Amino acid sequence: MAIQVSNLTDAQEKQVISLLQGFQHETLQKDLVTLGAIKKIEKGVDTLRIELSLPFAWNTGFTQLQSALTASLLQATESKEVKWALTYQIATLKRANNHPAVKGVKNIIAVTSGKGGVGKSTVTVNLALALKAQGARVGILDADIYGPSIPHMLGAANQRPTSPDNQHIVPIEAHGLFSNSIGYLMEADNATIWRGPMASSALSQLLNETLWPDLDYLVIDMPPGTGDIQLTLSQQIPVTGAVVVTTPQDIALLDAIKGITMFQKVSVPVLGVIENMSMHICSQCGHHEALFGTGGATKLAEKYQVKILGQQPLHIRLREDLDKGTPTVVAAPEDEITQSFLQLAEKVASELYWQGSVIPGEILFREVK
Ligand SMILES: Nc1ncnc2c1ncn2[C@@H]1O[C@H](COP(=O)(O)OP(=O)(O)OP(=O)(O)O)[C@@H](O)[C@H]1O
Repeated sequence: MAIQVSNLTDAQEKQVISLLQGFQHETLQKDLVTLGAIKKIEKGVDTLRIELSLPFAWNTGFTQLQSALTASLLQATESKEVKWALTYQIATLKRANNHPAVKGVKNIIAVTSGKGGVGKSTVTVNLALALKAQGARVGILDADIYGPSIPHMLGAANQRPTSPDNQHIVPIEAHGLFSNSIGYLMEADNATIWRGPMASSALSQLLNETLWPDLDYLVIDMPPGTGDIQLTLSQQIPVTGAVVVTTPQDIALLDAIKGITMFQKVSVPVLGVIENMSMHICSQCGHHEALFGTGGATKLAEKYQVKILGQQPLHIRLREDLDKGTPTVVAAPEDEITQSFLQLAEKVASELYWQGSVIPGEILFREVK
């Protein structure tokens, strides 16, 4: 769609477009003009109004755009103020194996790990909250039937979902995320006795019978490992893209490779790898130290041609905040840990878009700024 331009001279229009086109950002594989993100440029007496619409969550990018260009735009158009507006029209992307969509859900991101204990749930919760902070509507499904820890991490362990018709489940809302988990429905100890077919049918029920409100992204905390259950689930769930969480140790990296290979086998696109506990940040002095070594994830990414989506720090605060039920991304929005999750979220959302193919249709506009 052409950009609507009003009240600018030809020279001014050219200059404004060239400034917008020149803005570079890690998340932009095409410039904003070519992407079709610029909708309107309008000159008032003293103001310049610029309207954008993005197909992926991009609040941080939008802030950076404003600080990078405002001064030059004012000069180019002899204005006193730039009024920026961003709406989202988050794209629905093609699902693995052409599965039908889950009602209300545009895109599913499966968070997986080759082995347990690498911090998959920690990353899932903070990533989901960071996607929300980036401007998206987000849900979280705890599919880790062996250790459903999401309710606890969201501070919602005592809540129980309701069912309006004895068939569907209303998700629990916590910190603005809509969540469901086996953990809400039964005591955690019982979950460990769940076996293959029972577990996967319970999960597809949980996924399909939850009354999800309109969501841009549903983030799923998958069970760890690469066994039969994980394989069956990856085949069953209408995933848009999977991310593999690993730590820098060789052994975790080997398991991450198994995870990547498993998804490739069942034709689920792997968006990339997230290296958790990448760098230890000392809570006393802020010193950064690579406790578990460096470079492993980079080598893995090169060898298997997947991207590194983020490198998340090892910090005691991440664990403490989750234990209190207030994840760091909401407890400390300005902290460097939160900044690293915001960066991760922006990368995941944009990679999902660039690596995927858009399913036209479902168009929803929302004013966010
Ligand atoms: N980056 C980190 N910094 C500090 N603590 C962390 C970090 N990542 C995870 N932890 C802590 O490590 C423990 C294990 O993390 P978590 O439960 O997220 O792992 P997991 O991979 O989901 O485990 P499983 O899938 O086996 O249940 C938790 O106590 C969590 O708070």
